[in-house]
Amino acid sequence: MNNTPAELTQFAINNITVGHDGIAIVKDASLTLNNGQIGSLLGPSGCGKSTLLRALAGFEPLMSGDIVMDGNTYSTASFTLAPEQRQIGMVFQDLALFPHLTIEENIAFGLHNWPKAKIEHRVDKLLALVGLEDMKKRYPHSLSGGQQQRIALARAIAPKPKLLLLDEPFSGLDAALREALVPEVREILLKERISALLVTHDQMEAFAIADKVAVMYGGQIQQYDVPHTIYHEPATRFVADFVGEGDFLSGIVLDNNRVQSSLGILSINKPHNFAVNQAVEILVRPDDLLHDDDSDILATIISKRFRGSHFLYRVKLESQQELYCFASSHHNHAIGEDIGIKLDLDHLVIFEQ
Ligand SMILES: Nc1ncnc2c1ncn2[C@@H]1O[C@H](COP(=O)(O)OP(=O)(O)OP(=O)(O)O)[C@@H](O)[C@H]1O
Repeated sequence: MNNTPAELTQFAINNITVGHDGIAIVKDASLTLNNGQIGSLLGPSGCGKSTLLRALAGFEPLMSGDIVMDGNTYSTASFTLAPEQRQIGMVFQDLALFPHLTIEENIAFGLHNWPKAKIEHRVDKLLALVGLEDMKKRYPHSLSGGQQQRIALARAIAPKPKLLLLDEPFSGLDAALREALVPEVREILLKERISALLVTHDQMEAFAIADKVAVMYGGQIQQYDVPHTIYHEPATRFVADFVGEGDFLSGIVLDNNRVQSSLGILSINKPHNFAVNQAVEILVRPDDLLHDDDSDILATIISKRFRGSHFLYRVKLESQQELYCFASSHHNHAIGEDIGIKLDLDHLVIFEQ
C-alpha cells in the first residue's frame, strides 16, 4: 500500500549514540515520526532525554548513527548541520520571551525575512490560534504563566518549522493549568500540522499529547509505541514499572498456554519463550484486579486512596503478596476488611523472575 504524503516518515533517528568525552549518554537510539505526528520522550531524570533532543536540534554531534529529515541528512558521526539550518523550532521550560518586546513583536521575532503584510497575517493567525488576540500590544510580564507559554509556542511555530521540540514546557506551571494547556497545545499543533517531539518525565503529559511515546532509561529507548501499547504491553520490566501503577504477581509457567499464580491458573494468549516450570512475574495493573463481592478469593485491605470516581485499594492476598485494586467509590470498605477480588486480565504481560 502506498503512503499518502501525510503518512510519510518525516524524520528518522537511526541508531544514534551521543556523548561527551567519549562517554555515551544516549546509546543506539532509534525513532521515526511521520508528518504531523507528535512524539514524546519519557523517562526519569538523567536518562538522556535532553541530550537526544539537543542532538536533534544540532547542538550535540553524534558519535555514531544518523539523523535524517525529509530525506536530508542532518547529522552523522562526521557531519552536523548547523542548528539554524534545520528548520526546527524549540520551546523550553524557561520560555524566555523577550521582555522588552510586545507580544506581537515576540511572535514576529523569527519572521524578519518575511514581507510585512505576511508577518501581520501570520501573527494575527497565531494569536487567534492560541486565543490571545486581545494581548498583542501587551508585554510578557503582564501575562499569566499559561498565557506566556502559549505565546512561546506561537513564537516557535510562527516560521512554520518542520519540527517543533518541546523540552519540559509545562513543568513551571501548576497542575491545573498544565492539565488544561496540554490538550490545547496538542490541538494547536494538529491544526498547524507541525510535527513535534516533547520531552517530559510525566507520563500523563506524554499520554495526553503524544501519538507515540519513547520510554528512555539509561540512555536507551526501551520502547517506542502508541500510549495504549506502552501501558498495556510494556516491552521491558523498566517500562512496566515506570509507566502506570502496577505490581508483579509471582507465577510458574505450566505450558505454552498457562501459568500458575496465587490467583489461580491464568492463560497466556501470546507465543512466549519461557520454559516449563520457569519462575516468572506477571504484571497486574490496578484496573486488572477488580473488587467482586461474589468472588471466592479474598484479600485484606491494607490501605486505600479515594480518587473521586473510585478507590485505589492496596490489598494483601493469602500468599502475602500485595496488589493494587480499583473499586467504584460506591464500595467504601475499611482498612483491615476482607473483600472479594477477581483478576480481569485480557492478556498477560510476563517477565523473567
Ligand atoms: N555537557 C555534558 N557533559 C557531561 N555530561 C553531561 C553533559 N550534559 C549532560 N550530561 C550527563 O548526561 C546525562 C543525561 O543528561 P540529560 O540532561 O540528557 O538527561 P535528562 O533525561 O534530560 O534529564 P532531566 O530530566 O533531569 O533533564 C546526565 O547524567 C548528565 O549529567
